[in-house]
Amino acid sequence: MTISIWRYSHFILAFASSLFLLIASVTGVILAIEPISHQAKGYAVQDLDKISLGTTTEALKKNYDDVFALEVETSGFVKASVLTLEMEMLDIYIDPNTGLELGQIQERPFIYSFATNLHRSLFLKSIGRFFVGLISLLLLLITITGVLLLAKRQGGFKRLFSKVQKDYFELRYHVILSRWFFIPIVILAFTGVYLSAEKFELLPNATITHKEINNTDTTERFEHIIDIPFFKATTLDQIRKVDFPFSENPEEYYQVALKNKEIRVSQQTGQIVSEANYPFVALASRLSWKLHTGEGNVFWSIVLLLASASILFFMYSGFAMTLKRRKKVKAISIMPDKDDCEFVILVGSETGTTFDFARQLYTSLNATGKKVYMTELNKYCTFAKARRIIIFTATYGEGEPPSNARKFEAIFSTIQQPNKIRYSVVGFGSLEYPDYCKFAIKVDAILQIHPDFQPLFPLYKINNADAADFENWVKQLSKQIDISLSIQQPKKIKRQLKQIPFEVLGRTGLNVDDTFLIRLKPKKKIKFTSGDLLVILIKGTTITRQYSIARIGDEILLSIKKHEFGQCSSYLYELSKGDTIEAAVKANQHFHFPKKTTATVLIANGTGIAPYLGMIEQNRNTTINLFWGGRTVASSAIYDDILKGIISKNENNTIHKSHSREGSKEYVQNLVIQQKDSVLKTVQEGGVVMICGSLAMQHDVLDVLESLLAEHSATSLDELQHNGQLKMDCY
Ligand SMILES: Cc1cc2nc3c(=O)[nH]c(=O)nc-3n(C[C@H](O)[C@H](O)[C@H](O)COP(=O)(O)O)c2cc1C
Repeated sequence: MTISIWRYSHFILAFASSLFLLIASVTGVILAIEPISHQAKGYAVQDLDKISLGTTTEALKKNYDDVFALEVETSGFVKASVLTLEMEMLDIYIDPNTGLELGQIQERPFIYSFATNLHRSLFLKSIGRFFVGLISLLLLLITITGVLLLAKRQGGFKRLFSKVQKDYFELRYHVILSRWFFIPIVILAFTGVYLSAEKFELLPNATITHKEINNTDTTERFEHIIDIPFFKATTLDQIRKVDFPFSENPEEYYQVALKNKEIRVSQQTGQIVSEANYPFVALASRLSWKLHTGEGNVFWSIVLLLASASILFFMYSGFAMTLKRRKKVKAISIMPDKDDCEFVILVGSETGTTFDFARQLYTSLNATGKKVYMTELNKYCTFAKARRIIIFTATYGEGEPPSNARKFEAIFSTIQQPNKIRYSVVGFGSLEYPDYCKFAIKVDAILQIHPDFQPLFPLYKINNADAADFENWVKQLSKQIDISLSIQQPKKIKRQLKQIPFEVLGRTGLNVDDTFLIRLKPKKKIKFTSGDLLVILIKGTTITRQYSIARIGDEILLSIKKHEFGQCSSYLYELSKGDTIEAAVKANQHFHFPKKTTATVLIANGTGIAPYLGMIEQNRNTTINLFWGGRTVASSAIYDDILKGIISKNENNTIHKSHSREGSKEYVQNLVIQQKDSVLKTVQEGGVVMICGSLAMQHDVLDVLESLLAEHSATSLDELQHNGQLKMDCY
């Protein structure tokens, strides 16, 4: 919730100020070049702290007919306004030891004066200045909200500079660059606000008042300036500017602006006539100016240049990220408030098919003007105005809910809807499984016994995502709710997988759990890696089964549980060395081993270990902690030799096994609790957790992970999944 508030504020501020910010950043980049090119002229004097004001003044007087002013720039250049012996008025850079000219002061290049005007006031005078001040303030707020988001993402302020999660280019570099540039940008924005406030006289008065100093009358007179004690003792590094007296009138004095105060020195007696300390506001203004412009400091100018350029990148990447996020949650982002909707659609889906159907219903209800809210079953909560709830859910494993529905049963009993609800449950399943639509049946049963829930009509089951079945249900619903609904079928883009022949290289016998391994070699050249799926179609039937692949060398290793009446597993078990089968490889990118990761936690139960056998073999330089749960010690016998071989190739790898029917009778999630330190370390360092096996195991492991993260880490389970640090392949 808070993260979305910060993200929303960050976006709105950035959006509102984008055009002005764009101008300010581009001109900022140009203006940051000016101090760098200025410094490159090479007039900087090195030992200003060793040259006295007297020496320079004396040298100037010797070389020129008259001297009006002397200025020491923050760049270390010494500047003088003089009247030459040829009666020419000149503004020149000088060598302070000799008073000789080093170079003339050039007129400011047009590009810089143009950029300054645009940067300061957009050529709109006071109104423009006001906008620029406002944009600086917005930039400050954008940076602050950005830092808060950054801290949230990285898991706290202390972890701001910890490893950045791998993500797409714009997001990754938005995070990386913001860590480096948020301090310079805060300084730029803050000083921008300060300088604008100064221009609009919003700061306390900074005029200085001189205090007369009562000097004892002295008869001492100085012929040479160099002899005046103040001129002798003051070195150029303390000077900002000296205005020389107009005439030799004893009432005229040297007006000397030092770093922290201003003084007047009598040209006759050399005494300090008066002095004035600069008020804090004036000192702060000077510092703001230096920090904002980089004047006199090449290093800081380069930092400012990069910071201004980074703002341009943040604008691009920020908008690209927003567009991406919007695309992802398109259906959700246009949804009304949950408490405003009469219709609520709750979805339980693992691979997205059920969501596709739910979206069709959402769109058609919406088209009739109804307010509809759609969310996952796990997010079940109170809906203030809901009167109809439609539940679409798939089933997996042995009647298990999909991951995004695993909490529904527990949440449902804790929530009381304000209104009586008419509901309909639609089960999405497959008749190929013995527990056809079992989870939907369970959900329907839970709702049936609730006094506030009345069915619109009995549970409806849809086999193999059959579109005609779905249309039938929509017709029934239309009748019941008395609204004419029309469904637009999305165009099906079904890619036919290419079957190729595979040679059987070997097969083990059954172990104690009726599990066996089979090794296959493709007879044609194909691309595959561990975690991909091998789709097997039994000849003469429409039955297909998918098995997770372990790639070992050029071979495919499958771990298969032989079901008593399982046609596919029986078919594979009957194969012998030298046989050929037809199958297709289905890429399963979301379950590939991460390309770059420091450490990985692999969690599996039963035959779910298969892809990991290949992943460990293929990634010998990554630290891998494998957690595997089986029934008995003998359950892992068929994997032991392979595991021994691959584990011995990387001494950083560890294997933890649990046995649910022997010894301490533990499950794989117990291992995760026992090894919580290494699991949390992996997560905190940006490593990846992978889960493969049964859905029941996945749910138990997710529960454990969720509470471990809540207790010990600032990253939530959702963030882990969003960051790509949690990969699952369970059914
Ligand atoms: C590994 C696996 C296990 C499944 N188990 C069942 C099951 O036990 N009962 C059932 O009715 N359907 C089962 N199905 C079918 C799915 O529920 C069905 O394909 C559903 O449409 C998938 O919806 P989803 O894409 O929204 O997750 C299973 C599918 C797979 C791939």
